[in-house]
Amino acid sequence: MDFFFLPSWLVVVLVVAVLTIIYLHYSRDNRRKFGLPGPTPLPLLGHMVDLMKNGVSEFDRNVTQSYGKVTALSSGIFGNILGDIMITDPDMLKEVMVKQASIFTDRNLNSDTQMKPFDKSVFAVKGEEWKQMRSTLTPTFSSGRLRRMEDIILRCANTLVENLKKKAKAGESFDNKIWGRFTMDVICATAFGIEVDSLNNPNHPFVKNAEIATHFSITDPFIFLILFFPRLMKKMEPILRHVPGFRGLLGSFRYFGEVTKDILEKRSEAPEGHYNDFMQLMLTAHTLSTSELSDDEKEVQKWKKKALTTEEIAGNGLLFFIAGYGTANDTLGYTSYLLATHPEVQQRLLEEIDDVLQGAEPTYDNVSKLTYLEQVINESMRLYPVGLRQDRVPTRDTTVNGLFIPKGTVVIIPIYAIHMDPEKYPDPEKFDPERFTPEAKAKRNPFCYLPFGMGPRSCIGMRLALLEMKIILVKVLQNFTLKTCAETQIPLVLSKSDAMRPEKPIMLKVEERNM
Ligand code: HEM
Repeated sequence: MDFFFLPSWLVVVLVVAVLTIIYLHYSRDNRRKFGLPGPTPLPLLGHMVDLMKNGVSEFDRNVTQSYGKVTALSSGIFGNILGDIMITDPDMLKEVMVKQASIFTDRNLNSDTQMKPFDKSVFAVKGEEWKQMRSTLTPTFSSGRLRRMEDIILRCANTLVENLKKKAKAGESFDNKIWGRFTMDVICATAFGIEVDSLNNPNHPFVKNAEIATHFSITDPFIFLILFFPRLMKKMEPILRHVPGFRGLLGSFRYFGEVTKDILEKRSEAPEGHYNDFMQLMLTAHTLSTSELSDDEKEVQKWKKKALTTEEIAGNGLLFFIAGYGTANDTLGYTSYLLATHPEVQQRLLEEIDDVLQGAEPTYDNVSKLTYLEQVINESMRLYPVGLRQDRVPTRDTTVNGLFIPKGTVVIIPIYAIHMDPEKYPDPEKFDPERFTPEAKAKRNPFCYLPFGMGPRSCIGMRLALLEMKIILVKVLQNFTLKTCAETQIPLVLSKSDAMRPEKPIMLKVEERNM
């Protein structure tokens, strides 16, 4: 046979290569390791090809629907980037996210590989360090402190309304980025105390850098390298800074780090009580207390606190920006699309707003009385949960409802797949705010709805996000009717490469209401 004419060293190399591939394939097949069902992984690549082909949200949904509520995943030679186990069973999620939260403290992120100053933010840090930071930061987002921010949010909302009036008069359509101008103004003002007016100053360095820091796609080769080879990329950071493509992202992170430090230096000279933003609150966060806490927050408050360093404040400033700007922008984009394409829902919402507010400006207190608005936002976040997939990693071996989970296992919580479960949400693609009436909610396990996550590691900015989204939606509906236009893509198609983003910009129009 020809085979035997190969030089013997090459035969040895080939045999070793084949055996290594077989070994890697079997040793990284988590179905065997955990004794769980799951899709068959490809040698070396695990499920990565499937993920790239279908996008994260559809991949998770297909796996859950085909293999059940607890499945094994494999990322082949890419370690556990895709996760090891995926759980949609609500009772097991309660264990992981709440009951055993002090074991499942970590995310599948290595803070040593994160870019500065993000590596020192509450999203990136782990274990005890995260517990202390989360406990310190929690009171800064209390309802009392947010109430004091309602005027700032209303000012930003009024700027957007003035701009929409011009669009309405000119009969011009606009895309979903317009909501980002509002959420950017809100986060700049509430986090950094800076009034940016991004609609009228689109070239403001904050606006430019924010767009670079938050709008990237996993198929972008630079992002791909950062995601798959974080350690190498971190080591090469000083060189990458000068490479086109990387320069933008790294530069924008550096920009926010520097701006934050600059702000903090100036703050040391300001009189006490002069500022009412997160930057200022973080300076004294370790001394803040609050009485308005949810059960999860009370739990978190039992953990030790610590004064935050300048690096940590800079990291969290950047994080609040990244976590707060794009998420609320995208959610408002989807909600406005759903209202424009469901005029009967928009009409009912308008009637509620007119009835309850009687033309008054939206405030922290009066928007909380708009129950149908809450239902609409909840249903919009069920269909389009922008934080579509989260994870938890246990810091020691543990058992969850009989399943042994060793330390370091990456447990995936596929939020989108959970929200699309036809058992919990019949006809899941349909937009139906009636799914969130108090009666309907009472019949469902709370772990079947997770747009902000759950437990001590859930979204710290949830109250701020809901407040700003409610205020702007009320202001917009008090002034306009949201309409589709010739360029609106109906039905909306989600992108496969950009996680939980529309394939095409969401184009809409507004018509001024006859008051
Ligand atoms: C519609 C808007 C938003 C959505 C849908 C959203 C969603 C999420 C989700 C799903 C998580 C992960 C939770 C988990 O792992 O259980 C998260 C974490 C986080 N979010 Fe949000 N978020 C939003 C707005 C905001 C805003 C406005 C801020 C801050 C200004 C913020 C700050 C954070 C932070 C700091 C974390 C990390 C918490 C930790 O690891 O301890 N988010 N968010």
